[in-house]
Amino acid sequence: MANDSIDSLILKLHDVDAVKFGEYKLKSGMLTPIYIDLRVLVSYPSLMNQVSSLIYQRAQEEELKFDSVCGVPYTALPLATIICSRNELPMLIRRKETKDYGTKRQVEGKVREGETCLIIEDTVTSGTSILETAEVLYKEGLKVTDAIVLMDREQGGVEMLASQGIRLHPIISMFKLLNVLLAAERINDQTAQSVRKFILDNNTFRYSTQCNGDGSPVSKKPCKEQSQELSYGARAKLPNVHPLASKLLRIMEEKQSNLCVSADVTSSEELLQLADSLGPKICLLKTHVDIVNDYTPALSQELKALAEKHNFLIFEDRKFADIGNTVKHQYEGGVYQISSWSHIVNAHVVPGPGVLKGLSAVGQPLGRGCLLIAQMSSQGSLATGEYTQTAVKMAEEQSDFVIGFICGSKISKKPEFIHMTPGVQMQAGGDGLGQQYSSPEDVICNKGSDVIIVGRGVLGASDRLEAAESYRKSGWEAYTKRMGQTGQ
Ligand SMILES: O=c1ccn([C@@H]2O[C@H](COP(=O)(O)O)[C@@H](O)[C@H]2O)c(=O)[nH]1
Repeated sequence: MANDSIDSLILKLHDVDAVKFGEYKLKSGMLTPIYIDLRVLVSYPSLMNQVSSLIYQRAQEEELKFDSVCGVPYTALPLATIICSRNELPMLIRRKETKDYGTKRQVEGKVREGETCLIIEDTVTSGTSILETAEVLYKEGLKVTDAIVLMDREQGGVEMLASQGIRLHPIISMFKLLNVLLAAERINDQTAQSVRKFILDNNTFRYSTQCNGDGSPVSKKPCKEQSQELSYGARAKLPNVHPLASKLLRIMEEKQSNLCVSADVTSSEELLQLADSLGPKICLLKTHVDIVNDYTPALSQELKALAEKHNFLIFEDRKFADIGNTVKHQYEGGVYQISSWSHIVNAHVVPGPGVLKGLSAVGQPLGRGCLLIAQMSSQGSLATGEYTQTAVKMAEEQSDFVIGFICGSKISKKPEFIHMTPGVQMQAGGDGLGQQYSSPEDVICNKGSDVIIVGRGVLGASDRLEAAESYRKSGWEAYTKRMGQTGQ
């Protein structure tokens, strides 16, 4: 699907007032600073045609197999009608209200039990409208495996539906929409930032998995009802937890620290000094070994010794992103021989599962673990929506090597996986080069992540030890608050 056709569609949607900024109420009652009103589409036939074509094109690109199409009432009904009429596909209509006379059917059209129906939707927030439609179709003996949505607000719909066995394929994501409107100067930076913050802070799936677990959005307030959630220590003992994840969770519990310091310094001496002085405060030391000017193998050996001395793990933030055969060499050999000293590495999912096969061939026999980069903290990151969901799926498929994620918030329900979030400082904001910061409280307590990754928040302080202690304390207090306990 060409990017420029999506960009031009976004601008047209803005032109016809289908994208509104202000204060609006969602179906759930949640107040939102952005409202997507695609009901207006019916008044713009060429836009209707363009949207219908994009939806059908998406189904073809994904090579979806289905026997019929059903639009979620009401906005997606005419879209489904155009798609079915143009492509001669059988359509089904889901009634919102059941008739109390005649056939009393909830689904109109020829239903053939066992067939697969593709759901079409205009906008998704939590995914509940699609799920409600799917449930009506299931009752008729139909299968629903996939749904296509024009606009994904990126508030947990993809993840919620995935947890119910439905793959959601969004055409436009909220972050993409904001980037296009910002680039076209339709909105200013402040509006874009405040909407982004709202979206990140109001993920309905995350809160529902943390609190009442019934799929409904719940209050952001950390609550006692979260008691279903396991402590770090309890997660360390789970039968299927990776031994390295178990070790890290135990360290976190013992040291009362969910702080990973990102030691982005350029001299060996400074790196070793940091590791030694901050060691007692951290569960994990993150390195970018390729920025060290005077690297020698002695550095990694000394780092390993400090990791043992202070009981932390080392995470080389190498972000592997090549084919399996190449990453194998990059991980094992070259100047840095990363696999020989770094307990944890990370990888992008963009090359597909081969990247993990290559890395695990080297790392697994050594007891190493890998984090998948499912989301990034940088502004305009493309790692959102379906990309993130694919990362979760890849992790589940290779959980003998993957121990968790680099992400902005909790993205998997599986307690065996550890969620680690970079872009953390005491004050929310940015660095002028695309980095976006959230506070430890927000990341751990509201977004449900497990580990805060802090670089310049500590490195830029006049007293780094004091700063590390203050991040450790904030991260731990946020965790205890999330667990429904009183701060320690
Ligand atoms: O999405 C990502 C992935 C990795 N990083 C890394 O984390 C640190 C953050 O440093 P700060 O000084 O706290 O901004 C840095 O090493 C990045 O390479 C990230 O920021 N975002």
